[in-house]
Amino acid sequence: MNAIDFKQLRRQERKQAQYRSSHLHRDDNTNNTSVDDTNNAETHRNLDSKKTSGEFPAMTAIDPFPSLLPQNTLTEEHRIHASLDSIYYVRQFLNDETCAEIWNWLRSIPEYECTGSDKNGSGGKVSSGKESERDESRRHNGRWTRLRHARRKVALFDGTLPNHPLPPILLRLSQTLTANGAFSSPHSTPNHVLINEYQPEEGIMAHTDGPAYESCTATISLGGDVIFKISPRRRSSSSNGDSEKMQCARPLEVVLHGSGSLVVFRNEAYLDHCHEIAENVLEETTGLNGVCGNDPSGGTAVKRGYRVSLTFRCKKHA
Ligand SMILES: O=C(O)CCC(=O)C(=O)O
Ligand SMILES: [Fe+2]
Repeated sequence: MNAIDFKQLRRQERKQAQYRSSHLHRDDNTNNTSVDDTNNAETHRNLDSKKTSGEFPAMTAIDPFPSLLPQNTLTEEHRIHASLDSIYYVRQFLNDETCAEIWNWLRSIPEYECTGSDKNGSGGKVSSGKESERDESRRHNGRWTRLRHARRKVALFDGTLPNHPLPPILLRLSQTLTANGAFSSPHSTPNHVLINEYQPEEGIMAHTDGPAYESCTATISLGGDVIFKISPRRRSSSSNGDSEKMQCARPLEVVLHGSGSLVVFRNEAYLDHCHEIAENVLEETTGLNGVCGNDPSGGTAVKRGYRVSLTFRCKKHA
């Protein structure tokens, strides 16, 4: 079995949440609040999504956005020079105008509203079967969905679903990534976008993006800065079939700045490494537990704030 991929990540995060609630004493209500009840001021201050199921605004031309890369090209200069050679970082990939357009659009994404069938305490999770999973994806597609097990909110846009093309702004961003060389041959233009919304102390546990996608991921970051950690996967010596586990000893760190930055990881970094963003952290320092690839001074404090990331991938067609 491979190191956890996205589906397994959901399972792991659920377990971690159960562990937290059963082992940790909490004094504050915020941390005890069920994710579906989380409706705090921070959330309102940030993306106060419209609870409508309105259509996405139509755009006429689908041209790439201008990028701030010289000649609109990702080059060797953007490679994070460390032990890994398949990670690229651009601190300001999109201009302020494009970032503002994305923020506006994010506010227009409707919330997923539970239907009768998923108000049974299962968190909207359909019981079993491939068909049910597909139905569930369709229901959630293009809607903010609160993850019960991991607290953060996500909106998935799967352009491979029949009759669910990517909204124009995501198509433009996909084309921008391809035009700038983030997705080069043999990878095609991304057809799948996962938007993650993080409150300041939220993160994502170590995972790989899995074999359902071509081995290239590109993430645009908006809002607060975070430290993204990339650690090699390693075979464990266990004989019980759980053949892989993460090696977290010396992760490679990349500061993802929230000013429209771009991180791209491919090939070895995608296939043989896990990535994560720490949870329950308000301020972290680069270079203390690992090697920071884009902060040569090291030891820089990164304060956490509200953040939204847009992760683009090419889903393999079934
Ligand atoms: O928010 C991020 O930068 C990472 C998101 C991620 O790893 C994912 O969606 O698979
Ligand atoms: Fe990921």
